[in-house]
Amino acid sequence: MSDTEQTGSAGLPGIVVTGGSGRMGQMLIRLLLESTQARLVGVLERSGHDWVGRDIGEAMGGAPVGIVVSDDAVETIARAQAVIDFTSPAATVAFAELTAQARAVHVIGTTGMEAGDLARLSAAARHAPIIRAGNMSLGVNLLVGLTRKVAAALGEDWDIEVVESHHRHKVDAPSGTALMLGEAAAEGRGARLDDLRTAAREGITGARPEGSIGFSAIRGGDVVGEHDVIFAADGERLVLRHLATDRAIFARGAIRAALWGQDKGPGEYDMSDVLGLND
Ligand SMILES: NC(=O)C1=CN([C@@H]2O[C@H](COP(=O)(O)OP(=O)(O)OC[C@H]3O[C@@H](n4cnc5c(N)ncnc54)[C@H](O)[C@@H]3O)[C@@H](O)[C@H]2O)C=CC1
Ligand SMILES: O=C(O)C1=N[C@H](C(=O)O)C[C@H](O)C1
Repeated sequence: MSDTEQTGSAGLPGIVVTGGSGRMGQMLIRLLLESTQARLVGVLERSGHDWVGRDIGEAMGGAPVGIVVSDDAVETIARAQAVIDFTSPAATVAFAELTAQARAVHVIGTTGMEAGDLARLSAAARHAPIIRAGNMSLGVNLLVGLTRKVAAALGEDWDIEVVESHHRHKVDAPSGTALMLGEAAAEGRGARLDDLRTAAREGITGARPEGSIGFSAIRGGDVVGEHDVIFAADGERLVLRHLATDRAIFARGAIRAALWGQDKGPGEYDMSDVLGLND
């Protein structure tokens, strides 16, 4: 492979987008085709998808752009300096292993990961950087810090509930963002979310366990993503809220992460690292 192919003809970091026909995949492709900082060098879709073999520009309803959608992950990822991945947990784990072999940066937005998936990502991150966040927006990552601070400032007589709303197609609950916010609230209280988390309520649930953190999920229509962290005490309530109205906020964050990761060593990072919120 030539140097030009490795870095993209404009000398910009070459990015592969996985799940190219998806809601996030298409948003990323649009932004990358306009970007002056990064260059789209490949698009992956699952085998059998009818976009495989088609030019991505035409598949998205526009003019050809000279990039054909592929289901050959090994060959496509070999061209990348970074892979941006918003797909499914099973696909992301497989891409993590291939991206690490290619020593490229893997930016992961996929949510709904289980402990076994996370262990495989950690193994891949021993060879190349992985940047993963349940939400890539600036606003949510600031809200995470605020949630941690408010939870630390308020005593256990303040009940904490996380309420999220998403479009009808979302397959996982609670959302990745809701879990980030719940983890921040638990950290603020000096605890682990696994020890405080209350699963969905139904029937005779009994009174709310003191100090617990509850989650509720609404699914409907085309809601991009809305999150409330509710702190409720006797006589008053404090609500921290983030409303997403455009998926571009997630895609811009993911591209920023891919660029940030270019000079980073192997390891696991998140958006607070990318945005400098830990400094
Ligand atoms: N971290 C963040 O900021 C955000 C995370 N997400 C998460 O990203 C994920 C995707 O969300 P959407 O784009 O709304 O879903 P979607 O269902 O529209 O897109 C997923 C795409 O992945 C493709 N795919 C599945 N398996 C594949 C494989 N093996 N190889 C290649 N492509 C494959 C599907 O065919 C589909 O096109 C979800 O887990 C969602 O929660 C979504 C928005 C923001
Ligand atoms: O599936 C989505 O759409 C979104 N998923 C992420 C999550 O699970 O929190 C981020 C955003 O809320 C949109």
